[in-house]
Amino acid sequence: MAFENILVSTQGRVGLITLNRPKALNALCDALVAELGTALDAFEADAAIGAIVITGSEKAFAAGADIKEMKDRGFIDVYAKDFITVGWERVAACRKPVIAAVAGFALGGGCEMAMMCDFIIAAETAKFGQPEITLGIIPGAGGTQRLTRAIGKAKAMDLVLTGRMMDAAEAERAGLVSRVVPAEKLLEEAMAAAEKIAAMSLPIAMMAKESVNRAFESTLAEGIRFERRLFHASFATEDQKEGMAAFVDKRKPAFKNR
Ligand SMILES: CC(C)=CC(=O)SCCNC(=O)CCNC(=O)[C@H](O)C(C)(C)COP(=O)(O)OP(=O)(O)OC[C@H]1O[C@@H](n2cnc3c(N)ncnc32)[C@H](O)[C@@H]1OP(=O)(O)O
Repeated sequence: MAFENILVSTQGRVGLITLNRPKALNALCDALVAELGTALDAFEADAAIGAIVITGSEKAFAAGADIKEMKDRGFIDVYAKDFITVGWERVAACRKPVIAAVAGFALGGGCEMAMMCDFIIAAETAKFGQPEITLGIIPGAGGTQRLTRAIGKAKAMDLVLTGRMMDAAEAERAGLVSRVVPAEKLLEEAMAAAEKIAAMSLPIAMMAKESVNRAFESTLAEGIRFERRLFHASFATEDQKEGMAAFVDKRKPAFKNR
């Protein structure tokens, strides 16, 4: 499949999507977001893919939604077409595990897109922020919600109200990113993490992802009940038998994704 704004490849059981609008610091124009959705659809449909990595360039994961494209839009344009919901939420709706590998700027929609992934691995060069307030808008792709859940009210308010950027070390301390690695190791680390996940049972990884995500949408009691149902369901899979048999036999499991 040929795309204009992204590069798509596979390495073993990992699907890799590289945002590729270098002149615009990977600003997320409508075409890019649509291509990203198409690529994710293809990876979700491909039984050989067990995990996905989304990355950008050395300079930018993504500098946000495309300001030049949206600057003349009015209320009716964005409301009637449900700007942001349509297309963007595809990343959050992905059922397979998705890792964001972030170097350079991850601002506005770029930060929001990274947060739609399951976790973020950041290069030391990464800079995160929600500068929408400086443009006369508020975050619209989940920034006020996902960022607040990730790093708490105080720091989320600081970033959203001042529009300032936070570097990788601060983002790790705040809990936004799972780990920080040297820039030259970013893709290697993200691909290695994705390969590790892809070697697990896919349905079980999907259940684990669904269950962790439920923590953001339910009370503790509801979340625990949800987890318990999926935990019980995992015993209905062949992979549970294989995983436990492999442990007892002191060998590596050969999961069949069933
Ligand atoms: C999701 C929703 C609803 C909203 C949003 O995401 S709003 C956008 C939030 N993001 C921002 O406000 C960041 C905007 N960009 C910047 O502040 C700067 O570009 C920078 C700090 C990230 C980098 O500054 P630097 O001086 O290194 O580079 P520039 O010369 O400013 O940029 C290079 C090139 O890229 C174009 N660019 C950058 N960001 C965007 C963007 N978000 N949309 C469209 N185009 C963008 C920039 O205009 C320049 O291109 P030209 O030289 O051709 O103008």
